[in-house]
Amino acid sequence: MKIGCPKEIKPQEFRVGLTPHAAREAVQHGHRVVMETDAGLGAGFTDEDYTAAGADIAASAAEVFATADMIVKVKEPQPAERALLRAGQVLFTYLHLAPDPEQTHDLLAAGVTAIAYETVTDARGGLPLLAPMSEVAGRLAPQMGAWTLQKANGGRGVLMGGVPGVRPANVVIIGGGVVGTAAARVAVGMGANVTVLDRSVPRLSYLDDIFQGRLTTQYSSAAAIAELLPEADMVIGAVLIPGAAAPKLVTRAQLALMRPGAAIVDVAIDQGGCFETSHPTTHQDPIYTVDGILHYCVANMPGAVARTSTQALGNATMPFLLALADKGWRRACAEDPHLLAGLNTHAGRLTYAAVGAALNLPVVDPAEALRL
Ligand SMILES: NC(=O)C1=CN([C@@H]2O[C@H](COP(=O)(O)OP(=O)(O)OC[C@H]3O[C@@H](n4cnc5c(N)ncnc54)[C@H](O)[C@@H]3O)[C@@H](O)[C@H]2O)C=CC1
Ligand SMILES: CC(=O)C(=O)O
Ligand SMILES: [Mg+2]
Repeated sequence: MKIGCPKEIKPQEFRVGLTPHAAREAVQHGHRVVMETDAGLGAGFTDEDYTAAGADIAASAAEVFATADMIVKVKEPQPAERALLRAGQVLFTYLHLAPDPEQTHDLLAAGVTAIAYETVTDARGGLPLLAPMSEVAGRLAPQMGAWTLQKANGGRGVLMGGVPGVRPANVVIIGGGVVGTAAARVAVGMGANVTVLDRSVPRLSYLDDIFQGRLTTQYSSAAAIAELLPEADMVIGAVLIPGAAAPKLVTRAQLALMRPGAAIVDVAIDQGGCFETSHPTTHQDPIYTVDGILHYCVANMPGAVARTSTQALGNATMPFLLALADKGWRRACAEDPHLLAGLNTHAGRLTYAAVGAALNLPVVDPAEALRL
């Protein structure tokens, strides 16, 4: 199979879909790998690193898309990339379709077989291709929130850890999954006073256990959130219902409960965000203010630490990538229900129920799509 990897074109996205290690592995499995020139530079990988691994270098994205059987990326295809996709081609990347009707329309119109990293599952109920980037985004969230809280950025001017004699910042984390746990670890490490809310009691027990009294857990309800907002300096949105649009847990009216200059970091923005007032921002212009509350809503936070993120993502995608290349997508998905869970579109049909529900579109069972 010919595997193609273009350079990412989303603003300030410096990750790349294939590491030289992954390229070498694919070549050793008998596949051809074509990298767009300079695709890896943002993550510190040169064209020479890829040619040493046995890959070919293409001069343009158009050449990569035109000749590859499978396109491997990081971010959802941008409009210019969507125009280059075609039926019979496999696209393996993050998609986040539920909040994105235009992209969904374009993937269906192209007829491409699109497998979303964020909905591939594992035997323990986890999301193995989302988890590494959630680890990164979670660790970044308090760091970005702390920066947002600085006076020069419009924030309340509160230091995360306080100082002797002055209270630390109050950080509220909604969602205690991979992002929430990683965010808690860093926020606790910075000395903040941290509360984590989740709907899963077992998850709260786990957090209670591992943090040994260094944070507070609370069952997530509208009332619990409303009670915590007036005291919060920072609220981190980290909920997920896999594949679905994020539930809106804080309304615009509730911003009035918060302290002026407090910071919202909505990590769940890639699924539409869990604050009514969230909309996606970029690393170039990450913050905006609504009713005196600062919002940081960057949908590709891990791109800020592209080298770490590319390596972590590459480790996680490699076995799935090799299965898709070695067996072809149909057999790979037929033999692995966890990979099949990643299938979001095929031959003009939507195959992921939560996306269909969010966008009010008909859905074909993925097992049925294998026969199309
Ligand atoms: N902005 C960015 O750059 C990035 C965003 N993400 C996003 O972060 C979000 C979280 O991802 P993960 O932590 O990996 O998911 P996860 O599945 O590990 O955790 C989500 C948690 O939310 C909880 N939850 C669901 N509904 C809730 C509610 N109403 N109140 C409180 N908790 C609730 C679940 O019980 C679960 O523990 C996803 O939308 C993911 O796509 C992940 C990586 C990068
Ligand atoms: C998960 C995701 O959307 C990202 O890493 O950008
Ligand atoms: Mg994202």
